[in-house]
Amino acid sequence: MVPTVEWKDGAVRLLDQSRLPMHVEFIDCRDYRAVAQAIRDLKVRGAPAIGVTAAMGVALGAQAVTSTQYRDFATQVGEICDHVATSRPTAVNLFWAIGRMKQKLVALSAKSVAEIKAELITESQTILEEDIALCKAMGQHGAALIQSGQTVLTHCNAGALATAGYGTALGVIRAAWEQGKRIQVIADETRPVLQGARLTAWELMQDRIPVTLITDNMAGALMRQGKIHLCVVGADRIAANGDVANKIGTYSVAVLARAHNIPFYVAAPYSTIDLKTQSGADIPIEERNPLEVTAIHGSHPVAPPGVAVFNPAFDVTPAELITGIITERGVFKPGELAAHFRS
Ligand SMILES: CSC[C@@H](O)[C@@H](O)C(=O)COP(=O)(O)O
Repeated sequence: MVPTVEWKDGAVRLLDQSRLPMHVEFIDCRDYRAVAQAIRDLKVRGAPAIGVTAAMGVALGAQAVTSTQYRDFATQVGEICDHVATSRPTAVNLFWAIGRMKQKLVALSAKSVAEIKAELITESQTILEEDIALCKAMGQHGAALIQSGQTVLTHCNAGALATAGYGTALGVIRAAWEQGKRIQVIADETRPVLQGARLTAWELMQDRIPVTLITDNMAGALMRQGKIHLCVVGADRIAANGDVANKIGTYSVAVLARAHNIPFYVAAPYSTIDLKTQSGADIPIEERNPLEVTAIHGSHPVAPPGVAVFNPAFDVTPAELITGIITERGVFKPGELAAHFRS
């Protein structure tokens, strides 16, 4: 797979996911505002990838600060952090990564500004490398839940494209495949922005993992016919009680899975677990441009001009519908998470 995000020649290089699968193109962000805009415009998306990109955006912004006095420098980097934090509201990895960069800034206060600038780049790279390692660990724990011959349904894209590499939900699928299990994947197309059709289908085909694309409203019929054995999805934020915010439509999949007695798993790293948020009701849900619903790719209208639109980008799946949460530390019941991740 091509890298989703990388530090390249003093710029943050992003695979432009808004152009996939028709065009494999990269954009080089040379200032932090461009990084924040790329996150806002879904050029990079998926909770862990947003976090890694945000950390790199902060490091990039810090390089352009001219002050050599720590106090001035830190104030300006703080403003950069605040700006990047406005890019999207739901994925907690964004705030987690920015918080980690801020902590680094404080920890380095005795060093010269030139040294701090270099170390902020290193910290963002560490976050990236850790993210890949977390995904691979999750993959090992999750793969044990999948048996050869099974068909797994996934929603949205929680793959290498949504992380620094390997993926969360698709990391589980990828690990099972790498272990030689003969599995099939059903990818929900995931309206309105079609991350399943455009990204998951493309990503799995790149790795030659068998994938079949369906529209979102077909999942129930397939479950009733016994054609789906397990569901695994990613997460944008997991509250302390185990409620999970993920791409709109995830809740519907969980309800259908429960109705058909099919296990429903969520795969996510510790950076997605937000113990400060008590329940799903407290998770901010992003509302996006109505054009995402009224037109395909913003340019092919599918609804009458002026129609009222509601476009929440995420929904909350209550803990009681979730069979287990696959993390880098193992698989837990939603209610067990807080005890295992309170640091
Ligand atoms: C490993 S990514 C998990 C989630 O971030 C993913 O399922 C999702 O909801 C992405 O939404 P997006 O709006 O594309 O950023």
